[in-house]
Amino acid sequence: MQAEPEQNELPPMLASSWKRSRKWGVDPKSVQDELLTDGELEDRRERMRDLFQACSPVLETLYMQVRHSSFMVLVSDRDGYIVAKWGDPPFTDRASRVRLDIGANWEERVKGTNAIGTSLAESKPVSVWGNQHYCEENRFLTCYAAPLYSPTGELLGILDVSGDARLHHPHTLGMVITAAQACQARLLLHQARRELVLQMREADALMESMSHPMIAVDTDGQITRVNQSAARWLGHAMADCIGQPLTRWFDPDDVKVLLTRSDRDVSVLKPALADSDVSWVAKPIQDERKRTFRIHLTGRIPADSHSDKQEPVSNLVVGCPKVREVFELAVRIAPSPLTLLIRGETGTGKDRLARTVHEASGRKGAFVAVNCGAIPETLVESELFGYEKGAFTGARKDGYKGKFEAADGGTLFLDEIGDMPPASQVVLLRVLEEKKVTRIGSHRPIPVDVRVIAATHQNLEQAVAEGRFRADLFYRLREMELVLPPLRERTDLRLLAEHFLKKVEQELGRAIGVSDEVWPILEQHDWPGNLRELRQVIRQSAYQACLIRGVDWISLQDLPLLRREEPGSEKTVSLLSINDAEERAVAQAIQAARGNLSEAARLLGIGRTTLYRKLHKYPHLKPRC
Ligand SMILES: Nc1ncnc2c1ncn2[C@@H]1O[C@H](COP(=O)(O)OP(=O)(O)OP(=O)(O)O)[C@@H](O)[C@H]1O
Repeated sequence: MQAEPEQNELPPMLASSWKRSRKWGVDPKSVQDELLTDGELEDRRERMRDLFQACSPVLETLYMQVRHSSFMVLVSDRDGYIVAKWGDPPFTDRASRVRLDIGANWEERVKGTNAIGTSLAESKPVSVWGNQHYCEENRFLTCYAAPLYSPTGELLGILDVSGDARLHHPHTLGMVITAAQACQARLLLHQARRELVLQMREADALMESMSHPMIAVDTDGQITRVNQSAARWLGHAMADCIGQPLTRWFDPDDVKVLLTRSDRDVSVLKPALADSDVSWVAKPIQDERKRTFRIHLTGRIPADSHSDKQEPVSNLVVGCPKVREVFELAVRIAPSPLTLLIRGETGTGKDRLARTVHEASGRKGAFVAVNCGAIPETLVESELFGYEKGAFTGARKDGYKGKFEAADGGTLFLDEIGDMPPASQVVLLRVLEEKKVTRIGSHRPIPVDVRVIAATHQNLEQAVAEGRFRADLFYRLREMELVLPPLRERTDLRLLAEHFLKKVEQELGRAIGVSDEVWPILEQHDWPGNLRELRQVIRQSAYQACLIRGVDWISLQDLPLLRREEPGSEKTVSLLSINDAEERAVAQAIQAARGNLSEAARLLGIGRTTLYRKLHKYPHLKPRC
C-alpha cells in the first residue's frame, strides 16, 4: 500500500478533489460502494445505446491497444456508474475486488478522488496514479479518464483506461483524450445519418398526413412518391405506383408540357380518366439554380369521403355473427385497463376495432395510432418515447413529445407490432411495466396513463419461437386477445359492399345499383386484401359504370375481377386496374360503334374530345380508315 501524498505533492486539480472527498465524508479506509440492480443497469445502458452503437469501433480499438498489458477500458455514465468494460483477467479480477466493475458508482462522493469521479466533477481529462487515489484500496491503480461529449456538447459519461499503478505512463492520458474525441466525431456522424432519416420520414409523414392526394414525379415524368390518398385514386397499391409514368393517368400532351415547362410556378393538369371532378395542381421543386428536381401534384377533390380512417364507429358493418361477437366483447372490455392484442389478416378492420375500443372506453385522451412496421428501426424510440431538445443535431428545437405522451389519458394503437425491432421491444416492455417514459436525452421519467392496443397480421407465436419477438412482451400485450375473421369467412359481404357503395354514391352524387349477376362473383372471390380490397373493387366498378359507361348500375363488365388467371391456377378471377378497365371499355365501345367515334363517345357517355384524348393514350385502339 502506498503512503498518502502530502497535499503540496498533488497537482492542483487533484488537491481540490481531495478536499471535496473529505467534505463528502468519504472514509479512505472503508468504502461504502453504491451498486446498481440488474434492471437499473439495463436502463442506464439503454440510455447510452446511441453512444455504444456509434462508438464501438473506437472503444474496441482502444481496448486492442491496451490488452495484454494489465489495463482495461471502462465507460461510465454521467452519474458515475460504470456501464461497460473491456478487459482480461487477472487484472479485471483485482479490479473487481475494489468494484472497478460494471454497475458500481465511481463518483467522488462514493470513491473519493479517482479518475472517473474527478473527471466528472471537473468536466476535464485527468489521470490519477497510485497514492493520488483518495481511498487506500484503490492505490494499486493508475487511471486515465476523459469526458465523453455529445455533438452538442452535453456530457454523456466518462471514458476511462485503468491499469496496474506500476505501469503508469503519462502518455496514456493523451490516448484516452484522442479516443474520447473520436467518439464525439462518430456520434456526430451517427446523428447526422439519423437526422437525415428523420427528415425523410418527416417528409413522408407530411405527405401522408395530407388528406388530398399527392404525387411526386421526377423530370422524366415517372412517379417517385405517392400518398395513400393518391394511391387510392390511381387504383394501385402505393408501392406499385412508384416508377410508373404519369402518362398512364394523364394526357401525354399535358404531361409533356408540364415536364418541358416545369419552370412555370404552378400549372393545372386534367386527368385522362375521371375527368369530371378532380383537378391536379402541379408545382415544381427547384434547386438554388432554378433547375427542376421534382414536380409535386396535388389533387383537389370535392369530398374526401373515401378516406380510410374518418368513419364514425357507429357506421361500421357488423352483420356477421362472428364479427358481432368480437365487437361486443371489445365494447364490454373497453373500460378495463387490459392491454389488447388484435389479430387478423391485413384489411380486416383491426384499426377500426381498436378505435371502437377507444371510443367505448370512456378515456378522455386521444387515440394515437403508430404503424411500427413503417418506422425505421433507429427512429422507433424517438417516435414512441420522444426526445429532449438538443438530444441530437437536427432534433426539433423544443424536443419532441413521443406517441406515448401524446396518448396520455387515451389509447395508443401499435399496429404491425410484429415488425417492431427487438431493441425497441425491450424498452416498450419496460414502459408497459413501469407506466413511465423517459425521453431520449433525458433522465426524468414521465408517468403516463396509456391504454395500449397492439395489432398484427403475423403469427407471433412463430416469431417468438424464432427469437424475433420477445416472449415476455408477447404475453404482456396479450392480456386480452381479439381475432377478426378474414372477409372470405364473413357472412355480411353484401352488407359491406352496399355500405362501401353508399360512400361512392356520395362522391359521385348519384344512386348506383348492382346487377344480380355481380353478387356470386363477389361472394366467390377469396379477397386476400379483405375489406380494403372489397372497398376498392366497389369504388372502381362504380366509377367505371358511371364515368366510362355512363350508366347507374354496376354490371359484370364493370367489375375489375373478371380476368381469368393462367390455366392451371386455382383462382378464376383477379383484379384489373382502372386503366385496364378503361382501355377495355374504349375498345368495346369502338367495336360496338363500328369505328364511328362520335357514336363510341356517346356509348361511353363522354365527349368526343375526351375520347380523342383516351385514344392518344391507347393509339392501337384508333380505328383504321
Ligand atoms: N366493420 C366495418 N364496417 C365497414 N367498414 C369497415 C369495417 N371494418 C373495416 N372497415 C373499412 O375497411 C378498411 C380496412 O380497415 P382497417 O384499416 O381497420 O384494417 P386493418 O386490419 O387495420 O388493416 P391493416 O392490417 O392493413 O392495417 C377501412 O377502409 C375501414 O374503414
